[in-house]
Parts: sequence; structure tokens; C-alpha cells
Amino acid sequence: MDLTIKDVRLTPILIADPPLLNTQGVHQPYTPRLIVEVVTADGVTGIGETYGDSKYLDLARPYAKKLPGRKVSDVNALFTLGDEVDVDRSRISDQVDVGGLRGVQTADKLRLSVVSAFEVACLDALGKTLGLPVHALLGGKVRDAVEYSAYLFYKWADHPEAVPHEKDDWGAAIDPAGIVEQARRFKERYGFTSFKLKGGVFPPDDEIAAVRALAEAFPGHPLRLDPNGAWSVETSLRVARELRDVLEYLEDPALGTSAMAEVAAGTDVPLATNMCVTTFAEIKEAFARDAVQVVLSDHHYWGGLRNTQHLAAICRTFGVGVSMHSNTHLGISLAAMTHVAATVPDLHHACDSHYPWQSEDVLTDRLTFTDGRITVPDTPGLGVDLDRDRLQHLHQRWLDDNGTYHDRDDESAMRVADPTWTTPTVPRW
Ligand SMILES: O=C([O-])C(=O)C[C@H](O)[C@@H](O)C(=O)[O-]
Ligand SMILES: [Mg+2]
Repeated sequence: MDLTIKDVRLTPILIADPPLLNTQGVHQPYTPRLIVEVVTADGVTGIGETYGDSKYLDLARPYAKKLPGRKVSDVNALFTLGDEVDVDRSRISDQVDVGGLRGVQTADKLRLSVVSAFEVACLDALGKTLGLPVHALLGGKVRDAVEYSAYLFYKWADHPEAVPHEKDDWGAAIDPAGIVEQARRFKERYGFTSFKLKGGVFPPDDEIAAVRALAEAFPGHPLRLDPNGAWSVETSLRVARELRDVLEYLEDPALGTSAMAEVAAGTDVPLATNMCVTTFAEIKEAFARDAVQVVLSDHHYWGGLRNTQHLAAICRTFGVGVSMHSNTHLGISLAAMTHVAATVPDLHHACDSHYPWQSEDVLTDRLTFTDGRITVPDTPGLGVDLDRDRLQHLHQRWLDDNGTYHDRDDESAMRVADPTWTTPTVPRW
């Protein structure tokens, strides 16, 4: 068996995305992803997936050149090699990026967001070579299926007329009745029993009404509301008061650790985050100030599956809950999330996933939710196969694009519908 990496392939693609609304704007009709393939000397191919925006491609390209000659089993070395890649200073920011809504952009976090896809690809290749599923390489599964929540979005029926796009079959949802209808379809199609509403789109009273409508339609089901930091501390506390009997947790009601700590001190509704704790460096202050009660991990920017396990261990040590965040992603990432989630003992909340919103994939067979769960694959590697024709089709779309969609930008997408739109300053309400 020869585990030496002989070849690395990077394929940027554009995938169709519905007009989902968030506090910064609306999803563009196509969003970029990067598919990573690592091929061993034995001809075994491992696959990974991450963000495809140019700031990630600019790091992935020089990084990929460092890998041939290394072994897919040298997973620790992937991180030291990542440290050698220079990050353009203009890419670094302590602002929440437009469209990403996932916290700061440190150089390290940008690197980890790339290295994570290679870690997944190497583990996939290693597992395929050894005949073991990825979860076994991570120490073994402690559950046979991983639960996901329905990720509800306010949305339009279509992208603006002038913009070419793939039509989705979800229709519009811009009020409580529309959100309840969307939730019903999520339940019918996938069996989800937890519901998360992406908020920060309409004034808080409208979103309170939507959550109340969900609570009435689905009594006893776990509900979450996530305005991505759009509210002041005062507004956050008011919403928490009004929804305290029905919320499983409130996600990033206010922006940043200080504001979150103030909110947490004034309510017994747990606060979750994928914005104020998104790097290991942010943990100490947030935990010391009891600013968050649930960290929503994301293997893409936390740096892979093993870092997700490290994060879960830290959370466990401090009595903080852990679950999973998602940005728009395909089946490779859903498989990776499922493998690592299967190994985390204290996963007490259903994980987020955008997957049901994605009508396109690069897999031969889409992953399917049964009773809101994905069965943990026991076949070697990630247990999913790349469909080369689909990959090529989506890559061709990326090649044909003049750059409009090479970087996700929800603010610009909103400006197509409303030329006066700019990302609202925070707190918005
Ligand atoms: O939980 C979250 O904050 C997210 O999923 C961030 C995403 O960017 C979401 O807001 C979206 O897809 O519009
Ligand atoms: Mg969130």
C-alpha cells in the first residue's frame, strides 16, 4: 500500500442557490464551492469540499503544490504546511464578511478554511485505502445516525427577473404563514423535527410572530431563531423574554462577545453562536464571561474534523454545548459533518445544514434524510462518490461566469432588487 500523494486536483464550481434572505441581503443565484481531490500513488482518490470564493482559491492553489510526495496519513503535517502559505493582508478583517456571516477573518481562519478540505480528502483516501470509514479514523462512532434541523429562511419565490437562475420549487416565504408552510414541507420531505429560522430580515416583532406561529403549528418541537447579530442587547432581551417558553436557544442575537455576555446575563434562554466564537483564540474570553452556552462548530473554518473534535472536548470541559453550523454546502461536506458528528459524545442539538436548499450536487447519489437524520456511512472513507460529469458541468458554469459569482456577496445580490441597499449597520434593531 502506497499512501504517497501523487496528484492534487482543485475544481472551483458554481452551484444553484435559491433567493434566501438574511440580514445582509439575499443569496445570489449561484454560489462558489471548491472541490478538492487528493490522489495517492495507488490511484485512490480522496475528496473534500470548502468555500470557493477567490480568497480561498488564492490560498488553495499554492497550498496544493506542497502536497505531492507527502502521505495522506500525515494529517498533522497538513496544518504546519498550511502555516507556510502567505495570506494577503487585504483579506484579513475583524469585520463579519458580506455574505458569510461567520465571524472574523483572521489569517489563520482563512488558512484553516482551506486546509480543512484537504484534511477531509486525505482522511477519505486513507479510509478507502484501509477499508475503514472516516468515523473509524476519528476514533469511532458513538451513534448510528446524526440529526439535522430544518433550516428555515425567509425567501422570495424567485431571484430578480433580470438575473438568470435555476428555479426552485419552494415558493415565497415572507410572513409567519409562509414560514410555517415551509416548515411543513421540510418535515414532510425530510422528517425534520427541529426548526431554525434565519432572522434579522424583518423587524423583531415580525420574527417573534413567525416563531410563535411555528410553536403553534409544531408544539413541543425545538425552535431556534438566528438574526446574525442584528439586534441590540435591549432588543435581544425583549425577544428572549417573549419567546422564552418556546426557544431551544437564541443564536447570535447581538454581535460580539461583550454584547452576547450582556444578553446572556439577562436571560435564561441559552445563547448559541457561529459568530462570536469561530476560532480557538476567541474561546477563553467568551467562556470566562459566560457569553455563549452552545458553540456551533463548522469543520470548514475550525480546521477540519479533528479540530472539531478538539473544540467539542474544550466545550465539554467548560460545560458549554456544541452543535454544528452550516453555510451553503454540498454532499461531500454533509458526509464529512455526519462522520465527525457521529464521534462527538455530547451532541445534544440537531445540526444545521443548508443541503436541502441545494438542488445540485457533485455526488453520484445524493445523501438522504430519514426522520431528519443521516445514517452514518460504514463504507470506506466518507462513503460518497464523485460524479465527474456533474463536477465538470458545474465547473464549466464557473468558467463561463465573468466573475459576478466567483465571490459570494449577498449585499450586491440584494442591490439588484433594491439599488439603494447597503448592508445594514449593526445593531439594526
Ligand atoms: O447560522 C448562520 O449564521 C449561518 O448559517 C450563516 C449563513 O451565511 C446564513 O445566514 C445564510 O446562508 O444566509
Ligand atoms: Mg448562525
